[in-house]
Amino acid sequence: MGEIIEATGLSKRYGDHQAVDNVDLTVEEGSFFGILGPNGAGKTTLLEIIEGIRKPDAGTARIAGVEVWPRNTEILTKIGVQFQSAAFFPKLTAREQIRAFADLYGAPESRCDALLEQFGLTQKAGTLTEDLSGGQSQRLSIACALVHDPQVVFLDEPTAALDPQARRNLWDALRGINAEGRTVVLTTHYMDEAQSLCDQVAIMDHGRILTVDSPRALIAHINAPHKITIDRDLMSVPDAAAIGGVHSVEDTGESLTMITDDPAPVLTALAERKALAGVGVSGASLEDVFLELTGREYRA
Ligand SMILES: Nc1ncnc2c1ncn2[C@@H]1O[C@H](COP(=O)(O)OP(=O)(O)OP(=O)(O)O)[C@@H](O)[C@H]1O
Repeated sequence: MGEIIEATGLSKRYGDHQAVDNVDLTVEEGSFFGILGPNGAGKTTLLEIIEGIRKPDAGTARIAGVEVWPRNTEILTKIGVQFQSAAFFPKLTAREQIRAFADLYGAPESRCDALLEQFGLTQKAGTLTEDLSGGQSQRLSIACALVHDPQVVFLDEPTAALDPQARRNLWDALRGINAEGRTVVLTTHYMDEAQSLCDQVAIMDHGRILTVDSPRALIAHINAPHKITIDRDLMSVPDAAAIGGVHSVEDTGESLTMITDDPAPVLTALAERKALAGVGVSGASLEDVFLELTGREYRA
């Protein structure tokens, strides 16, 4: 498998604002690729340039070897695009919506029914799209983006504004799309989403890509310590601080958190003192990676 997307030197300015700043990006065919960054980082603009729907000021992007700008209809059959706000035709049911998309692409009706089934919408096929829940609407818009069986699927913040259960359901559906062999490129401002779904994550801030790697490698490369948390009443702060390998102790009033580079001996010491009630151990996360890269806390 080679590179399905190759972008070099992409830039886009709106007035004084450099929305995308000299971005190079490659995406491996079949991967689940995330562009992660806070609101306003430039994710949507970058995605639209790569999709070939927004003209960059500079740089080039290719999908499957084909340059995306000037607009190239050859690419339309290869890509599926789901926009941030689902754009449905008014007054149509879910089934009529997807059939309208299928007609545009010359896809068979059987494909529509299969997609409604795949996205858990068979029961909702006769419902007007304005009466669908947020999660159902998002799933329908992704199903519509897949109607012509594209090789690459672009999703712009697909889980924004969904409740936690609907987000998890959508994650499963997105994993399914990728498992079918499609390349998925997704923008998100949710760290946990990028960490859970993506093979590769590009962290974007102020129009620039700061780093690209697997979530595991990004986390492994920073030296963030582990945090071990126990119930507050099990131990005094000085006793916790005296355990070998503990750098510092945080007292929240309900729990004690010990900061350490090496959790195993600390856990052993806690076990010996029968002080493991409520224990939780957490390592570094993508939030720590963002902090290390930018020097500031992540605020989506
Ligand atoms: N058409 C436009 N004209 C002027 N400024 C724009 C335009 N589109 C986006 N911007 C600005 O460019 C910056 C990047 O916007 P963009 O939507 O690409 O970021 P984003 O990371 O996708 O953020 P969000 O998650 O909020 O969509 C923002 O400051 C935004 O206000």
